[in-house]
Amino acid sequence: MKALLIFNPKAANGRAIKNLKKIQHLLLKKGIDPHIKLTECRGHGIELVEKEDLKNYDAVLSAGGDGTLFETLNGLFRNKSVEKKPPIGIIPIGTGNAFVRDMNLKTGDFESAIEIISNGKKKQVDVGKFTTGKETYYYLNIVGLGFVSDVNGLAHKLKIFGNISYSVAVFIKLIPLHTYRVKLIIDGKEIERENIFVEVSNSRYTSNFLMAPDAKIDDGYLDITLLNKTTRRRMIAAFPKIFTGEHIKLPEVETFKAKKLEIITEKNKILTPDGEMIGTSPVKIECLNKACEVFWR
Ligand SMILES: Nc1ncnc2c1ncn2[C@@H]1O[C@H](COP(=O)(O)OP(=O)(O)OP(=O)(O)O)[C@@H](O)[C@H]1O
Repeated sequence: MKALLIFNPKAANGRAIKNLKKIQHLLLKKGIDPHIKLTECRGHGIELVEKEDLKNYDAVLSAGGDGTLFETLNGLFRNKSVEKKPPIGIIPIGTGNAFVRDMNLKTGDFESAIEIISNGKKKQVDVGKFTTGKETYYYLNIVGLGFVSDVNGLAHKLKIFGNISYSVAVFIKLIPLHTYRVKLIIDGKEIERENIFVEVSNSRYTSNFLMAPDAKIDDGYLDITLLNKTTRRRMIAAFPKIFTGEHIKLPEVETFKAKKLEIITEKNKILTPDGEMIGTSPVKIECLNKACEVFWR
């Protein structure tokens, strides 16, 4: 198998590059010939995949975190060289790697990831599509705004702590807890809330939090989780529940399934698709059912 390999050397706070030789060796051993492209800056992964002639490859591999996967996916959707997109193989060597948790893969376990790719089993998965201003992007994991964006922004600066950076960021960001008015149009039905965060999940995890326990990667729906106005004290007490998915039973949490939605906030709020900081509300989001093929366990 000939594969284009998008490799983020700076993933996992710069630790990813140490695995490059081992990954290359293992791929070759499994009969996968990788054409390696190292990303040089933010957004470079999109450009690399977009410009490549994909007729030359049987697969596109993403080595890094969820951000690298997001860039690989967006490059694939922009690429016009083939009619049918090649499957994506994910080598999780980032910090959180939330998306691969849906296939029981953990951050850093590149041996199992390469085994999965070489086994050749694939799954057609849903893709979230969102439009912010004049830009359209695609995502596999999540897009959110409000408290989840504030936490994500801070967690990026704390990545030296690895996977717990998101939990540390939650407690720091609780100090100036903000609420805002939000209007959501969910499959045509309008609701308004005094809100803390909106998360629109395609897969179940946000970092290592089980944000959307009922999300299914191929059901044609996105899972919306709203945390509405509550107190700091209740958020601290409820925090452990987000690791088990029990938070969705709390009275201040609401969940919805949607094929299409629109989020309008009184002030523009930063979006965090797959942990990246791109665009602001208002945003239109839709689920593209089984729009992409991923090597799956
Ligand atoms: N050479 C580079 N220098 C600096 N940043 C880069 C480089 N290559 C890619 N990036 C950016 O690094 C960011 C983080 O990458 P990625 O998400 O893959 O790893 P991570 O943050 O460690 O993992 P996760 O998102 O799963 O927690 C992305 O925004 C990506 O665009």
